[in-house]
Amino acid sequence: MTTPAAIELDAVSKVYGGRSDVPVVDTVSLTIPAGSFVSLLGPSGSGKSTILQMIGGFTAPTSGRILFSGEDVTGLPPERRPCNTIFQDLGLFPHMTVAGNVGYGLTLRGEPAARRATKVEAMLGLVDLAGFSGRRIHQLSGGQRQRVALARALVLEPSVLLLDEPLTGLDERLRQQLRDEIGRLHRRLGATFLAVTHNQDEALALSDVVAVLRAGRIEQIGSPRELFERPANAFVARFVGADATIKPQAVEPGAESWTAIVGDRRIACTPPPRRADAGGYVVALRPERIRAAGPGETGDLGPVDVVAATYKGRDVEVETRLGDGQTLKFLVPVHGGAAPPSPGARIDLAWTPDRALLVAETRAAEA
Ligand SMILES: Nc1ncnc2c1ncn2[C@@H]1O[C@H](COP(=O)(O)OP(=O)(O)OP(=O)(O)O)[C@@H](O)[C@H]1O
Repeated sequence: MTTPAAIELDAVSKVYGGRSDVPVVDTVSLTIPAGSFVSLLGPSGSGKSTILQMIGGFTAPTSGRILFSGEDVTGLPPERRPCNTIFQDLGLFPHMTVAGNVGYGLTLRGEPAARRATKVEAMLGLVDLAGFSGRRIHQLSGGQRQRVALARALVLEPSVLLLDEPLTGLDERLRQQLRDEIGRLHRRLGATFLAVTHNQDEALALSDVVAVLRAGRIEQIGSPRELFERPANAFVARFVGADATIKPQAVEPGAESWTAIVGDRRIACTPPPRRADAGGYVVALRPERIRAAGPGETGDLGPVDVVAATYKGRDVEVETRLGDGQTLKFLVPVHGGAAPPSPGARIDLAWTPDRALLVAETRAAEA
């Protein structure tokens, strides 16, 4: 049996007034299964928030349909959709107490006071804010506010929760903590979560499915693993961290493996998921999987000139120049045992796994 879709976008487009012919969301179709955690990932301005706003009912699509559990909700106002949205600014009432904020929607629904109090307490326990009910919002830290916003949305037991950049503006430690918490809440509640983010770590860690957006169009939809192992093109590869890219002089197709020719080296690559158009192909590698070949070892690529080595906290980023002038950067862990090569050195590069990813540079038809 297939799981019914919680949300479906059917060829949804959005053109904002005044920018007549440039859709910020361009014929997006997307199916979000009930109970899943889906993230919309993309750079600033790619249309992520606009999609969320259209699903929430805060802005109308210019064309296309939005369905909730098979029912067309395109024309319905937000309050008639079975979903709740947590906006970037959280929208908490600063002078109300935590309990007042969390119970607000229940009050509007006319829930009796005693039942409301029980539900609010239970929800505050769930987000680790038991004992905070009497506090005012301005007396809370950023992370605590975020959890109040989560509690306020979740206490209404929506079947769909929409999250717009839920972890933006928090420090790294709190981001991780809250990220884990959102993941736990999702598993515990069984509701459908749809989050918008420009942070790939966040999207990959939390989601069952990630849709990568560029300029209002979906570049690829897949599990984090699929995006990692089979990025559809160079944009997706770079966005999920395979951002050490090399433009080969030529490629030779093969059944199991393709060959990319760079200088006098032949690089074994996975076959590209999509055929390239005029943009050609790039070899995409993860900077942390590249290393300097040892003395006497012939690497996968080389020789290259080391032009800079920059300390980046956990790693040293080594910038190299290929014979044809292309730049390639890789990372050497500070505590990994091997010293990073010095500027001026001429080295070979090697990488794991043996085969590199070969991807089309630009959007192209399916292979
Ligand atoms: N109300 C509006 N009127 C006109 N243009 C808008 C409006 N809202 C957004 N846009 C434009 O639509 C495009 C997509 O914006 P959107 O906020 O959906 O992108 P995003 O991917 O969520 O970006 P960010 O990560 O910066 O929030 C941008 O070019 C933006 O300037």
